[in-house]
Amino acid sequence: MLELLTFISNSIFVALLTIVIHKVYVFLKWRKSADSIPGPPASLLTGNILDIGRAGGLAPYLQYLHKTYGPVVKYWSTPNELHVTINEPNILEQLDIMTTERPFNFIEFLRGFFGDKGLIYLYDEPAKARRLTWHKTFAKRPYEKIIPRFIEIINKRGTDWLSKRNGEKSAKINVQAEARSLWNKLNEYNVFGDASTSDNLSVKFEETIELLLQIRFSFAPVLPYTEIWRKRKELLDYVRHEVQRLIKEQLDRRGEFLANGNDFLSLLLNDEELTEESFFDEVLTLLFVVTDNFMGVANLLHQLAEHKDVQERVRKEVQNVWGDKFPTTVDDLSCLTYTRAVVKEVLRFCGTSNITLRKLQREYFIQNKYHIPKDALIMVPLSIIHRNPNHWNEPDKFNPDRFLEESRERSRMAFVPFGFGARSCLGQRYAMNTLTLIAGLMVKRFDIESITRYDDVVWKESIFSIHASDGIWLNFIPRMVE
Ligand code: HEM
Repeated sequence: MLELLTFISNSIFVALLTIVIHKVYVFLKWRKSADSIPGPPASLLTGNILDIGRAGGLAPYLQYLHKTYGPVVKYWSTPNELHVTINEPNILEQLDIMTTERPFNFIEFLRGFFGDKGLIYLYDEPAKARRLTWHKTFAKRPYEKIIPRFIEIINKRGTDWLSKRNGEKSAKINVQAEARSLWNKLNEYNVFGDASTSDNLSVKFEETIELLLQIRFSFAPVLPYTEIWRKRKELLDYVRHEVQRLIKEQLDRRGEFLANGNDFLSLLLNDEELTEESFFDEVLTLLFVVTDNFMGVANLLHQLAEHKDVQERVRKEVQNVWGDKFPTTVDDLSCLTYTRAVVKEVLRFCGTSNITLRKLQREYFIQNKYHIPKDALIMVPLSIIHRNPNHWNEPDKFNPDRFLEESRERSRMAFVPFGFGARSCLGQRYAMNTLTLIAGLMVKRFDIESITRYDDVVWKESIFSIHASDGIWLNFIPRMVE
């Protein structure tokens, strides 16, 4: 018994020592080659991870770094992981950023929850091939096929809001909460169609990611049978079980539904290149990539409410193009030039996704000043780039007209709400169309007034974006008697 205990404690000691030696080795090696890049002091044990916590999260920390150290700044996310954050589009372009990959460990904390057969965990050639499958799938189901059902879902939501008026003229709504459930409902229809539904899946899905993130940043191991262990198990079991159930239902209906099924899952199931295991991971991937970007809807309605002149211009455009009808084609959405400029300005101004990460394939010497070593992780702070004064006039002003006027001069890395290059967002068109549709339908039906002032919002960091701590409250006043 004693021998066994000694063996175990020796093994633990050797394992810990190896980890420490490795960390120190990599830290020293990288510290030398990253000497030319400015950045804050870092602890040998924890890098700058505690500083990130103290700053209130990664987004405010990155903001502080750029303000203090300039456009290219290094920090250590763990002692052996050199991150270089760059908020200057022209420098990013010099790193051939369009062809770079996301690092392997970007969302490593979700492995197991997702499995590793989905697009998010594929790299290089396999990722290219899978992205092609997704493109083919989207192409087979043109957006117009889902427009009628989306209009129904969005309009029903408006009717639900009005039913909460209690005899008042207007409905007072927390659009942050409502946007989340509306966006989830639309995405569930997009993935599963009408054939199957799940009341709680999106909510539980988000809760799961939040918990896994919390575990990741707490550094403490999750001990068996503790509260957090139980919670994690319960959430993971629920999500996996629900997704499996929905896929099985679809598989059972094969033939009956697939011929005219417009949902993403039916189309994927028709794709002979994918195995059954991959369906599961692709469906989880689809649910994952839309998590948290519901803030696009909340921010859009908020900015329309804050800028009544903008709201009026959108309403006029919608009236001119749609008249008294509802849109039926993608053209009905894409010719709303001003409304689309408003959507873009919301994505720039409010930063729905804060960051993305890339890994360099080789070392770079930039402006004879910065030596960025091979394998450095490049942090691309999307929402900070969107307010870079070298690329945007009056960046802190909400001004949709900039997207009608300036576009030709802008660097292609200056506006990247959907990421860029080899790993850019595959739902970009879907998201732009859906946000345009929501804006059009809402201003057609309501006068929207702001209760929560944008300048007074206290933001808190969420999964990949920021949320308003106390929600975003708006008044919806019907334009006709309802
Ligand atoms: C306002 C809404 C959305 C925003 C702001 C957004 C933004 C992003 C961003 C920033 C990335 C990372 C890109 C990079 O690393 O360069 C991404 C990835 C991705 N997005 Fe979106 N997204 C949105 C909606 C959607 C929707 C609705 C879908 C699917 C229908 C989708 C599908 C994807 C996929 C599949 C990826 C991963 C691509 C890959 O790994 O190759 N997104 N998105």
